[in-house]
Amino acid sequence: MPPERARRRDSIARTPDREELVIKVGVLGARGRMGAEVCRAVAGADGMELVAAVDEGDARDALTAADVVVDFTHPGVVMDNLRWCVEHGLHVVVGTSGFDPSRLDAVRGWQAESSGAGNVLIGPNFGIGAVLMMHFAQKAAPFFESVEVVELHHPKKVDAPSGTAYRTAELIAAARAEAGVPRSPDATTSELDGARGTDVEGVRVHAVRLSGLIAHQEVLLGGHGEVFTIRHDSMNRESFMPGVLLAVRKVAELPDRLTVGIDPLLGL
Ligand SMILES: NC(=O)C1=CN([C@@H]2O[C@H](COP(=O)(O)OP(=O)(O)OC[C@H]3O[C@@H](n4cnc5c(N)ncnc54)[C@H](OP(=O)(O)O)[C@@H]3O)[C@@H](O)[C@H]2O)C=CC1
Ligand SMILES: O=C(O)C1=N[C@H](C(=O)O)C[C@H](O)C1
Repeated sequence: MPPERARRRDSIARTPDREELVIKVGVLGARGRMGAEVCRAVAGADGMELVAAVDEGDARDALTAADVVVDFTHPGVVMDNLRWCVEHGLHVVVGTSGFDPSRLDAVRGWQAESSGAGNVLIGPNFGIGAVLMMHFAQKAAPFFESVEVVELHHPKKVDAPSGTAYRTAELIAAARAEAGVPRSPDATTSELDGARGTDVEGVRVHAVRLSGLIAHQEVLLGGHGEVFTIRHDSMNRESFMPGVLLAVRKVAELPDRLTVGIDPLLGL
């Protein structure tokens, strides 16, 4: 990384009077549903400048003008993009889904190998309500015998289950394991393929694809004679923008090279 760029990138993290520093932002997946919304949000945000809007088939070189790159592309291409950004010393905010523990390990490996690597913030969901839904689900999970996750999305979504549902199940599983709560009871011995959803770390996750929907999730927690339902609905893609802009503003200051979720930025 050229020394001048390294100095500027580090100053984003260190400058106490950050309000005066304009953060240069590049967007990957800029012509997509989310990427286009991010471009609009960045262009209209105080203290930010959109310096590169890159989509499939475009050269990534324009992104080197950025301090922070935002990726909303596709689970099949995000790792290649991320590796390129890490190797070019850029801070990255990733909204693209598809991150399992092995992918996170790969990112950590690239950061360890690359001197001057920037910070990476992977946000399974940038909706403030969705982050709270995951947080509350994690808190509630040890108190109920049964828990299942149902995610509901627009039919153009290419991956299932959603990154949000996957992350929610991981958090629930970790909370239950820590509290010593056994797996949810389930007497099923015969089923049509997929009828019981998929198993994410012992938590059943079900995916619905339906015209008219954007992004929705229910966490169902069942106990003795009671059911506690936590539901979140994203009514449009603009709803993700406050979280994305917060992540762009704060990614350089994060204490860890790799962070999953914007929870710490919300004080959770
Ligand atoms: N974290 C969050 O809060 C949210 C996350 N998401 C996630 O964001 C991702 C994108 O969703 P969405 O915007 O709906 O999807 P879209 O398909 O609308 O957008 C993806 C865009 O990325 C482009 N693209 C494909 N390959 C590359 C590449 N190598 N470099 C640059 N651009 C590329 C696509 O081009 P082409 O169409 O030509 O392939 C397309 O324009 C998904 O993983 C989704 O789950 C969505 C909403 C919120
Ligand atoms: O593809 C989408 O639309 C969304 N994807 C993310 C996910 O997979 O969790 C976030 C949100 O659910 C919208």
